[in-house]
Amino acid sequence: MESVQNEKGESTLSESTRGESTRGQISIHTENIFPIIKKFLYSDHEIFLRELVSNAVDASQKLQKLASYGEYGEEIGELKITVALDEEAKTITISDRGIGMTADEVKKYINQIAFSGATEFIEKYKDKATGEETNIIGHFGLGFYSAFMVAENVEIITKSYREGSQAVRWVCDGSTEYELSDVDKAERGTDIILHIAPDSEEFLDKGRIRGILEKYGRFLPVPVEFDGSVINDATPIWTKAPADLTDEDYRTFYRELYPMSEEPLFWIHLNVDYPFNLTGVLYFPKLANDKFQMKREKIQLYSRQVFITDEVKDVVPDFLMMLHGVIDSPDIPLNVSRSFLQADSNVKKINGYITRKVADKLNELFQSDRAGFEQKFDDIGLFIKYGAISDEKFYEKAKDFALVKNTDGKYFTINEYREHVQANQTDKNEQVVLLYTTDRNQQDAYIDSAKRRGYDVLLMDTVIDPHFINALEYKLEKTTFKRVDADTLDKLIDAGISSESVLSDDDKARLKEVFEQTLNDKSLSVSVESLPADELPVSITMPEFMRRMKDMSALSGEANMFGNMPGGYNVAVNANHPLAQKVLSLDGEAQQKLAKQLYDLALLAQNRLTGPSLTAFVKRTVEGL
Ligand SMILES: Nc1ncnc2c1ncn2[C@@H]1O[C@H](COP(=O)(O)OP(=O)(O)OP(=O)(O)O)[C@@H](O)[C@H]1O
Repeated sequence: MESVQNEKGESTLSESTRGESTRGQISIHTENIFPIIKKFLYSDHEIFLRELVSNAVDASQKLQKLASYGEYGEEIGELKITVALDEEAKTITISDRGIGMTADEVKKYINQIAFSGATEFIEKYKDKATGEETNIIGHFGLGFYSAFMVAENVEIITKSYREGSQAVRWVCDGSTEYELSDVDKAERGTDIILHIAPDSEEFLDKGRIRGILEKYGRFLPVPVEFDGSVINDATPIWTKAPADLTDEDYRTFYRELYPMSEEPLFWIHLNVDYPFNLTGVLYFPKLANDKFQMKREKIQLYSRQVFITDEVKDVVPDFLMMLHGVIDSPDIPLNVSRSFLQADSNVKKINGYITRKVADKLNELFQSDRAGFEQKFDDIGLFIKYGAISDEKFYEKAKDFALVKNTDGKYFTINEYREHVQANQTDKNEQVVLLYTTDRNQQDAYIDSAKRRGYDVLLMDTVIDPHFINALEYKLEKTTFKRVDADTLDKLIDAGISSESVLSDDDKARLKEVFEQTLNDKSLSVSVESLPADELPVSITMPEFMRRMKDMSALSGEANMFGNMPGGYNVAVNANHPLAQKVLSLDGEAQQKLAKQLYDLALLAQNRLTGPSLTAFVKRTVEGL
């Protein structure tokens, strides 16, 4: 037997005929490819079954097509694929009743085409495949030759659908030699017999094979039988027309995909055939608002009903990963590396399409049933806000249905809300100031003050809200957000008018000094302000900017200059409050005691008075009563 190389050193074939059978050699100028396939695909050995069963599906569907074109006159009969395990003989056999192959087709498709695919793969990846990258390579469809990841010997027994075809048997032992001979086979179709290698005997296990078949083949379009039962649903709902489905069908399918999950809120049926092919159903799960956890349930990606992966990271935008369901597209190039996927223009189009569909669906729900939408908003708000923040195109649509809720539990769109407060909450620089609370219990005293002045307060108490606020400030013109305790009432929305002060400038300076001495804390900055007499005598505020910086560094866990900075609090003494004036009329210990008491009251109003300070406060109060 000779091996031949062409000028480029590419693999070519040589063959010689001895009696009935043909022996041949597949030759490449590098080493034997099978040990390399084995090594590189190590982490993903199980995909051999996906590849071989997919081939069987393809062969079956091709026959159906031919029949529908009138090119196959015989009875098709049942097109069931069977997977059989023989633990004794150490074989796994995949049989189909598809188009089969003639001897020439085996030479062409198995020896040449499939082989060159495998060779190309090795050439491309042999130098790159180290460590984690082997996983990526696992996504490269090696097709038929992936059989050699688990088998030391592979037989193909096949008979073409063409009239009068001679069945043939191809055998290859994992070296580069193959043998091709005529055999008897009654039925049309192909049996692939894998003689499992000693190091892959884990696959000679019913549970393991069933597990792999269920993972990749659950929704294959042709029935697949293993161990006496059909493992798949050949017509899952995404392959049907929405008009033929009921709500219950969608819910049932959801339960089938994610048996332990709560009912979904609603769903979108995707169906597009131009400029790319995509079908699927995406479900909106109930998301716990405060838990920004990544859900265990993931979107599953299929290619013509073959499960590919649930790592859809580059195929759908980040924020859409919170959805559940199925996407099926033969146009997503699954058998290539991640970086290619990111750059692929089809993937980008698919991304854009899904984003648009999701936004349109949400808009439709909002327009057709606002009350129902508001009811669901606590569950889908996280998702909508995340989308609006991270995707410009989504924001363009979402701004019409992303809602904000005020402390009275009323929902507004962003524009509605801005209009709602504009008259009352525009400052001297013509900025509309939107007030919010992040914790309605802790900030109740401030919410109360703001509302008494006729201001409205938004509830922004979920994890995504700080980011949502930043995004809105960036996008909306002349609009700022301030937490209710960011400043004293007059300055919170500074209309340029301040209340008259009852105290003289001298008195104010004295008052400031008393508080500074009493508190004796350099990180606090004390100011005396003229606030309405019915406001608290002392209030503690932190400027919006400072607070955001501190929150951010707390969130990131990194101590930056703001995180490290002690205090940052302003202590505002209300010059117009009778008790503040009383401080001035006292001296010595009595004066300090009252100042301290007023400061502690301010802390108490914020729920920040704890430990020994709280105990001392209670004692002092009891004594004074
Ligand atoms: N069960 C089968 N019945 C008929 N023909 C088959 C069968 N299995 C493989 N073939 C033929 O062998 C060819 C090569 O198969 P292989 O799986 O390597 O590549 P592929 O299916 O074309 O692409 P992929 O890399 O996506 O699997 C197929 O295109 C097909 O023509």
